[in-house]
Amino acid sequence: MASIELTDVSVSFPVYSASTRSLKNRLMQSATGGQIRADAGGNRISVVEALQNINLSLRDGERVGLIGHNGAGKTTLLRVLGGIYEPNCGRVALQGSTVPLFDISLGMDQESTGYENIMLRGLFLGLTRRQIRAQMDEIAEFTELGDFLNLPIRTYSAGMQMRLAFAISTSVAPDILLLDEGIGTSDAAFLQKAGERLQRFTEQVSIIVLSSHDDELISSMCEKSVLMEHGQIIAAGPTEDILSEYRAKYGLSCIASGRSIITP
Ligand SMILES: Nc1ncnc2c1ncn2[C@@H]1O[C@H](COP(=O)(O)OP(=O)(O)OP(=O)(O)O)[C@@H](O)[C@H]1O
Repeated sequence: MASIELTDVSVSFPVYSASTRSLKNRLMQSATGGQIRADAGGNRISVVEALQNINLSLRDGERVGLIGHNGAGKTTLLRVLGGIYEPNCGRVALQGSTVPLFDISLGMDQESTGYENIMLRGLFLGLTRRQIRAQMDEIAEFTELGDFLNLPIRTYSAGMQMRLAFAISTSVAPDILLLDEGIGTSDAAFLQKAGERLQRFTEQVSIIVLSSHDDELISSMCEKSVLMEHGQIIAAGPTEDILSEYRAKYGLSCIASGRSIITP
């Protein structure tokens, strides 16, 4: 049984070199990003409130979309769910194994070979050595990297590293899958192949959280969505209702440029 329970979760980032001048001008409010406030001590420190009092409860079988303007907090929320960020306050309770399909190269070592990195990244994702060994040949074949897998990955291009990281991350289906629509650079043939693999992979997952600016993608994958604004969840409900609310508020669809490997 997979589940996600976030209670009053907040994440803020102190920014030490920021000028406080603009903060004094309360008339200037930005349309994007989290809330910026001055440090309580009156120092030359600004604090970006990326998430504020987030409450979210997801159960088996749910696929939820994160919708919101640039800097609304979607990626930060995914990183909290993936254990990459610790919240400053609040409680995160997750049940089940989790795979983040973003920050996809975390846990990989530039000096180690492709094969060694399959083991490293696999362990980072919580797989056992036995699971990784059982998947090794299939992962290697999927990457189409051939003899490069015996070389340190610092010799790979960005796209080659992405192929390797993607193949490892999608080798064993987790209970909870965290997805950001744009996960890297790849050539067209690999995008197609990756899309098909991802399709099969997502069918086996219990809970999916997807952050995207693509209405069509969110509609096709997620029956439920939340609308984020300046670090807060301001609405939650059926995806079509949330998209309508977003369009009514911002006047446009939330489609952004860039090609996604996740095909609706
Ligand atoms: N490492 C960091 N240091 C300082 N501020 C950060 C950091 N990461 C994120 N932020 C801030 O947190 C807020 C939320 O950012 P986040 O990346 O979560 O937004 P997003 O909704 O994913 O945006 P986008 O749609 O543009 O990808 C933004 O105001 C951003 O400036």
